[in-house]
Amino acid sequence: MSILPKSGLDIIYHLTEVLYIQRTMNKENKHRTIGIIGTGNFAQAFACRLLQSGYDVILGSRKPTERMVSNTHDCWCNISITTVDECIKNSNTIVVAIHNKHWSDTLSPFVELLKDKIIIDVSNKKCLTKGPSNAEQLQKLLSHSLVVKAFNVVSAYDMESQTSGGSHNVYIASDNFVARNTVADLSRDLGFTPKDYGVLWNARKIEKMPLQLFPEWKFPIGFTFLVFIIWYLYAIFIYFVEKTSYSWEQIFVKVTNKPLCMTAFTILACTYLPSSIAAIFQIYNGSKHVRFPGWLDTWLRTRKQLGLTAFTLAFVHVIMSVLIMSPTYLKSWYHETEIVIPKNITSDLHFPIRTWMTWKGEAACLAGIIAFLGLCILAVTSIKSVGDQLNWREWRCIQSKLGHGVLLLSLCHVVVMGSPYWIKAGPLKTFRSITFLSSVLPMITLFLKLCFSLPFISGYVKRIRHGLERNSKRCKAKCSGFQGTVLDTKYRPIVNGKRELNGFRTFEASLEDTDIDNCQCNGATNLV
Ligand SMILES: NC(=O)C1=CN([C@@H]2O[C@H](COP(=O)(O)OP(=O)(O)OC[C@H]3O[C@@H](n4cnc5c(N)ncnc54)[C@H](OP(=O)(O)O)[C@@H]3O)[C@@H](O)[C@H]2O)C=CC1
Ligand SMILES: [Fe+3]
Repeated sequence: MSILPKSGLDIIYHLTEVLYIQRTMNKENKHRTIGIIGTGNFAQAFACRLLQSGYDVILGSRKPTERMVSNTHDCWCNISITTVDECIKNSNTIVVAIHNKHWSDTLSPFVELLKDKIIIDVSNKKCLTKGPSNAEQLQKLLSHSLVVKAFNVVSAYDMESQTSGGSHNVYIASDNFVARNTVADLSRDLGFTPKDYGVLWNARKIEKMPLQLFPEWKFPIGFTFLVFIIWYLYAIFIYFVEKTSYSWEQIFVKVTNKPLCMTAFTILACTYLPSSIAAIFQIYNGSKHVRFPGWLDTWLRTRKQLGLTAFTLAFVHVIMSVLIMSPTYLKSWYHETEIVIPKNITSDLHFPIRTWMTWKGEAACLAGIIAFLGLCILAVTSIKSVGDQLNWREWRCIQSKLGHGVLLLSLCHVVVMGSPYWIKAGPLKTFRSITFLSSVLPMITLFLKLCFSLPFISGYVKRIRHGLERNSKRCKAKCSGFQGTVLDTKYRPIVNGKRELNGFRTFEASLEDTDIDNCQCNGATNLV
């Protein structure tokens, strides 16, 4: 059977097909050729990575003949360094690896040449500033190009090294969907994980990333430190100033262990308290469409970090408690027996010896061990890869139900330790004891949780969270105009059902975040 075309029409058809394939291949090849403007640290590292991943690279320089690159690195032998003009002409995807202050001088002459090409902006700001991002400014300069913000969070070192320890996420933003996807494919080819951040406006957030130092941890760590200092000073006052219960030699472990335990306990309560406060707000406003105050919003967002901080402190407390687990340190946890030596000439000799643990010691240990075990499960499930294995029902069961169970067991642990003293000392001294004071907040948290679990209250809260709006003046006044910010999958705000492209309000917690039913979906927090 002949494979040759039979008629003239067939020949034309065949030729068209070949031409089409050739054009597509050329186009694809052009896409596989990446142009990089600049020959600095980042440009070199990026070029190496691209070459290793099978891309062709053209570097565009102001002085191509002066840039000595061929001897400096193995992968440089296949690289061509040309003028900026040639670089732009020969590639459809161009990385702008020059500092933004030079953009105008370097790129302005090529605005027409850069038309319809994908321009990757990798630049970073020197410090946090308000106003438009570098990427938005570049888009303004090259209004007919498809500017994509990407790779700015990857350092030149990470780009060069395949084994560096930093994050391999690449955050991508662009107003053009196709350009965004092309850069996402490129980053995947280079061994990075693309994270789609939607429209170019979000480059403001992406550019902030390398400038911030643990932004989510500032509040929880600062707050925990403050609580710890308060408990520590109080413990010193109680045990050293008011009465001398311990010697100063015991300040390092025996005394420090107490404020550590109390801080972990307080912070754990603070992890679960805000969801009840949010529910109170929603009942008060009679709607879920009224924004929470800023402090509650921040508090809700940092529940995961607070929970993990509580876990860390509890872990240190467990280690210290094991170290001092002896009758000498914990007298009231052990039974006392006496050895009596028969009468001698003057009087009996009594030797008290502590042997078995008392009910108090055993009960406190049991409650503490189970609470810590629960806390370990909570901490493990708050790791994203583990959380991803759970459906929302399982996740909610662990983070909410087990979480409150852990708080209850921790309360038992402290109450068991403190109650014999409370009974003996009377109300006045009880109210001042460190065990009682530290139990107040957890008791309030658990009480509120209990109230919100009552069918008629929880049913009402659920109805509000499912859209019920009480027809009260308060709700009308606060809900009118703005109906809350809901974020779509690309983190773009939808206000009153419409996308708000400009003037994006801060990425505040959507009201659903406080709904434990929806917590996982919104990814706002883990330890609910
Ligand atoms: N270094 C890093 O780790 C990272 C850098 N970035 C970003 O990448 C971009 C480049 O950074 P980096 O490579 O470190 O910078 P370098 O200073 O090492 O390189 C900048 C390059 O820009 C070119 N250039 C073009 N016009 C000018 C001009 N008028 N004056 C000076 N140089 C000019 C030069 O190449 P030539 O002389 O050949 O024209 C020069 O090599 C920046 O926007 C930076 O924020 C982002 C993430 C990490
Ligand atoms: Fe303890």
